[in-house]
Amino acid sequence: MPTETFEFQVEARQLLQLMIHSVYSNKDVFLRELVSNGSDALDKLRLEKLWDDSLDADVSDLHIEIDIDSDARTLTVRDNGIGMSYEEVGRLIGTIANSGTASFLEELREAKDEAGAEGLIGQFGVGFYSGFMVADEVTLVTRRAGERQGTRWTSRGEGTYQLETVDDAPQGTSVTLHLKPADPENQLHDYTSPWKIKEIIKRYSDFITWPIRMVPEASATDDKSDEAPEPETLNSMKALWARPRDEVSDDEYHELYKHIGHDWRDPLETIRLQAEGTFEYQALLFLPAHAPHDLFTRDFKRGVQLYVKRVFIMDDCEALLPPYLRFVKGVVDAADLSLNVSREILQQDRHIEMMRRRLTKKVLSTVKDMMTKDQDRYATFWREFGTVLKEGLVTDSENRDAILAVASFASTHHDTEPSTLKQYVERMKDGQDDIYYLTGESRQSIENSPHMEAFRDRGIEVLLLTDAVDEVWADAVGEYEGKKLRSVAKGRIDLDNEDEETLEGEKEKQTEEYAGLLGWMKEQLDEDIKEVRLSSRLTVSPACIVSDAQDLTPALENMYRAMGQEVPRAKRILELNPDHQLVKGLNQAYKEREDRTDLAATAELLHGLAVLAEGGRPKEPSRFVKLMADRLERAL
Ligand SMILES: Nc1ncnc2c1ncn2[C@@H]1O[C@H](COP(=O)(O)OP(=O)(O)OP(=O)(O)O)[C@@H](O)[C@H]1O
Repeated sequence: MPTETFEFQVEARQLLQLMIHSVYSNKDVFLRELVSNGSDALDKLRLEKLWDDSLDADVSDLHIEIDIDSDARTLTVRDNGIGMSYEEVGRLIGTIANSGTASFLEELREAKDEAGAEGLIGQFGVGFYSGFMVADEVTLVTRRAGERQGTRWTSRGEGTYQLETVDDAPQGTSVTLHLKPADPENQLHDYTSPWKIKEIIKRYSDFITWPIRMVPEASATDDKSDEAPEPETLNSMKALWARPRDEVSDDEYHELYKHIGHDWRDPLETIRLQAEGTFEYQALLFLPAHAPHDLFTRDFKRGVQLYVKRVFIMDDCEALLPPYLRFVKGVVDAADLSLNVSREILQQDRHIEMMRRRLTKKVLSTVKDMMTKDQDRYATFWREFGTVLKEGLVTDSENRDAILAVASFASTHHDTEPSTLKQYVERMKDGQDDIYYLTGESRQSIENSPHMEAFRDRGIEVLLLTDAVDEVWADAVGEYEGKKLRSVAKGRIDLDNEDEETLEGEKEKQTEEYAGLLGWMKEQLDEDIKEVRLSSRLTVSPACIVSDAQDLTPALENMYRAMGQEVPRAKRILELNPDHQLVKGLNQAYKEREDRTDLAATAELLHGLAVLAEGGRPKEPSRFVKLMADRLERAL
């Protein structure tokens, strides 16, 4: 096949530009990325051979090799792992298969400082491309295990790459970097220097479980004999989770996290767990410091890596943690599982189930510790992962209390600082029995909602919940320490418990006074409203819409519909503020007039205004606008 030239996908080209012009100051990490890819390729080959013994591949000496040629100024990282087919090279190396890339690039452009840009880059698989930080040309030669023909990929990173088939490629992949001239001022070191390479491997890749060897350059040794110089193994290959805690530095843990978490940044927290007894395992888990972009996409890969006695078995082992902890990264090494264990078997295994429960509790107790010992770190954690953790309130009743204990919410108590439920309860006023909350799109829209008026007036704290999952969990959880969780937009709200008798009398009088209007309005709005009543939650607005305590709110109805479930549209309740001039005037007019055609339009408008005030839209917007314009015209 002749050499073919291809264009990089647009996003890939943009990322390459970033690499070439290097937004990332620490260029040494390119080697970590290439070694990390090599290590993954060795893991994959070992597993494939385990599943299919007939695969024509040599697995007797799996390793990574680094070759330096200082005359040619090249550095080659070679592995004898799984390799790639011609088609795979084009697909995996020429494109960026990440759904969030467009939004990522957008954010990257907006990132103000270099640290921000570095952090963002870390979330995307730009691993292989990082070679272009130190090289002006990269050549990759690869042959997939079991195939005869290999592929050569070459690029200068400038928009196009070349692909050609090669006949004599060894199994696995070699990546040759044609190094840029060293420029120590810009942290571009001389990567033909063996000690520099040794230092980088020691720092970033020591724990890699495969040998990383370097063959000394012939010119660099005094050995004048014809024998090939002995390769030196640069890494200790010790599994960090199997080493005593006090022998491992935080930096070493962090490097392991970066390798398995595909993140360039340090984790927020490292969690170790050792279980002995009938089913032994060691776990080393990490809480990342930032939520990945695709955390809420359907194909987000969740789960930690599973090893059996130091041998890598699978990535993304979803059986080990519940879905609401899908952001946790790490390694679990179990002593008593078969090397052939499959995902299906793991899902049903009793020991794995016990392990999952223990790991879940450990993660939650770590968050609790963070909350008591380091508020700032806890705040970062909750900001990044609170939304996903709240899913657990709905799906994991066993750990509901533990999740509630570490949850915090925006509240009217403070403009910026969130509150835990415990703190809310401690601040509750005398006589207040319930925990109040309101859901909505943003803090601002909730605070401006008419439902909040009476609460604001009386200084009663309300939790302001803005995540889609909030309505669901609040409904499912129902109460906290015997206090009901109540939406201020649902059911009857009666906040007046002082002077009860006088108030009761006053209310009765008002109800009598408005009885005719309420009944008549209910008839007028019958299609959408099941009751019209007087409100005790309004002080400024004329009207608001509320739901019955047991009804679904419109947001939940929409959510269920989006998930394809049939839900009938629930009729809602219109509440009127009997102290508002508009409502008083309407009542007066109702009583005085025989012909109420005009009043019917006012009733409709009042309903439309209440819908708008809660962020909804009137049923027939054009009719609403016409009626409104008509009224305004008359008021001129
Ligand atoms: N040495 C290799 N052997 C076999 N396949 C490789 C090798 N290097 C890269 N690949 C393939 O190319 C893909 C893209 O590699 P790249 O380094 O760009 O991203 P990644 O490894 O998926 O993500 P990250 O760099 O964040 O770990 C890999 O997922 C892998 O399938």
